[in-house]
Amino acid sequence: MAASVAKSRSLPGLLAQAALVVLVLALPLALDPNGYALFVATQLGVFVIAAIGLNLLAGYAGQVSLGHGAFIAIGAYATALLTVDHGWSFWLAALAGVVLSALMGVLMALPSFRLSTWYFAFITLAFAQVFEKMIVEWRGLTKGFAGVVGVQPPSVFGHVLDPAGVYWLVAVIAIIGFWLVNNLIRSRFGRGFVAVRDAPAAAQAAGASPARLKMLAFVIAACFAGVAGAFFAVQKTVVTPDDFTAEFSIFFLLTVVLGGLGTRWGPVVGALVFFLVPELLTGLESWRMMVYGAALLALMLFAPHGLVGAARSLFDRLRPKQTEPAAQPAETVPPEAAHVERPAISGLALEVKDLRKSFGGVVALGGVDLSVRPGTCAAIVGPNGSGKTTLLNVVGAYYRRDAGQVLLGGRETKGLSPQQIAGEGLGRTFQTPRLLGELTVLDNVLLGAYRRERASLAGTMLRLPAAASETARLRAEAMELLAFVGVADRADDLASETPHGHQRLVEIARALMGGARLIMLDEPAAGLSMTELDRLEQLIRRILALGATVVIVEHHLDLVASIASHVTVLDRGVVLASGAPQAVFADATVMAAYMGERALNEQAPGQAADDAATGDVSRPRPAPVEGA
Ligand SMILES: Nc1ncnc2c1ncn2[C@@H]1O[C@H](COP(=O)(O)OP(=O)(O)OP(=O)(O)O)[C@@H](O)[C@H]1O
Repeated sequence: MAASVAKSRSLPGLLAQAALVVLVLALPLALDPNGYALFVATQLGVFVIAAIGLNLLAGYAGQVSLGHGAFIAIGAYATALLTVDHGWSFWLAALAGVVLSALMGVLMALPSFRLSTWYFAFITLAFAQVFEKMIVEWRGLTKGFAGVVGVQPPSVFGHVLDPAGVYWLVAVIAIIGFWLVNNLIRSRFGRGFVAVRDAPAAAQAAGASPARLKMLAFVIAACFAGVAGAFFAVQKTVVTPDDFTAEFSIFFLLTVVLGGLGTRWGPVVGALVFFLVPELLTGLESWRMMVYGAALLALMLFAPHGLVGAARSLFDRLRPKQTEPAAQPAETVPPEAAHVERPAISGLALEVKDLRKSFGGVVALGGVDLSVRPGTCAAIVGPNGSGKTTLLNVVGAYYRRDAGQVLLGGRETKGLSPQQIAGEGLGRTFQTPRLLGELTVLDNVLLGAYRRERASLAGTMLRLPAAASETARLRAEAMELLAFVGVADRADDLASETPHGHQRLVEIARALMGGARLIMLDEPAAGLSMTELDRLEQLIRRILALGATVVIVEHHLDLVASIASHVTVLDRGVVLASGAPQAVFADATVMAAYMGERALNEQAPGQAADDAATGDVSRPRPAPVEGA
């Protein structure tokens, strides 16, 4: 996804672009009004429509389907059979084809909930092969190899379209489809798709259901394939099993890979090159598979983001570099951050009782109790493998508990999904930041608002005024939150190109964007420099000052002693000690168990508590405890 802020375009500019598009589209008619060029161009339009849907599914939502041809076949056969055998109008028959295709999309989505990408790809390939056989064998319906002959073109306002009319209709539908999907991928749904592809746990933390998003992507892709199938039947006038081999499905995936998976223009460029170039080079027909194979290999090696990605990086390289103002060093604390006003947050209480979780024979949590008052900061510390992250994951329902209770704001959360718990006001960050690297920092924060956004799917795709104004409002809020955490200047940078310390702050902004009333921070200080650590501490203090509850898992004991009002020490899944940090860190037995005698002697842990008591937090902090 490109930069998140939509560029405003002038009317003359838009008109010039529209005129250019019309001119390009008119080329086949000018070259050869009723002949082969028109035939190929119409077919190309049909393939573009199908590829746009597949790009959404495979490129954005990450669901690699090798069965896309089957959905096109459903649209084509439904249209052909219903118009030829039953006398339906093209429009009704095409609608039926789209609905059938969408239903098949629902079925196809089901295994994707459980299977990893490549297992799922194999299933879809098998589906394409079975479907191909089914078309041949189910002669009573499909007429076997003979196919359905004599599909008529549609009528518009009582006029039966000639080949040029069909071509223009297909072109207009392809453009509308491109626009609809473009709007979709720039919305919360698009961010959700990318999150499902790149970081499903981040999607859940934002309140998005990966299963629902996958289902949505399948249904939309199937609808596009259904539409393409209807026009495929019209354009060819004959529909036979030979049109829908498993190879046909694979070619579609290759098309979007070639163009650039998950790029807006990928399906258009891919279809253009993949289907048009061989048509122009008919002499090379018998070499086609070899050429495709070699091209794919070269692409994977030299242009993993397809032709569009390669063109984009070439453009970036050739573009004269703007002299940017001297970049602010990543470590300085932006003064404006401290002055951003945010509304008060009504913090949630957390109560954990006798929580148990085992992985096979490993007891990760052996009956943990924890009580966090609203608006306070509770820390969980303990050596590696003591169960800290598991505790967060069970509280957030990422892992199912074996036994025990989790009460959030007094409500038992048993049976709720992570996304439902996020909706209750639980936000979180991850031990390793889970940002969507291909999206901007601003888009990553906007993902947090997934559950809060109200615009419908139709409103989003059609960019209706209500959806557009909601988007503008949320963008402003996300910018404010980026300023609050101190990284507003990074809003338009790709998350993958943002320094590690900033990524941690962006994750906190994302949690706040979701309306978190209790934020769980999993080792937020890991990998931060001293200055970044101070900055993080200030931020947590400001979040607490707003009223939110904070649960922090951390190895930096000075940070813990400074901000937490309560500490729980875990060791091998059980609570070793809990209480005020000063008291817990003063307990030599606890510290010995936590750090080992040698580290204890070296680090003088009482210093952390002393610092907290005197308010002296500016002293350079010791490194986190090695091995803790
Ligand atoms: N998904 C999992 N499958 C199997 N075992 C797991 C899983 N998650 C955690 N464990 C095991 O549970 C125990 C607790 O792990 P956990 O990650 O909660 O510890 P931790 O205190 O967070 O450690 P660290 O400080 O290294 O992050 C470890 O023995 C770990 O190997």
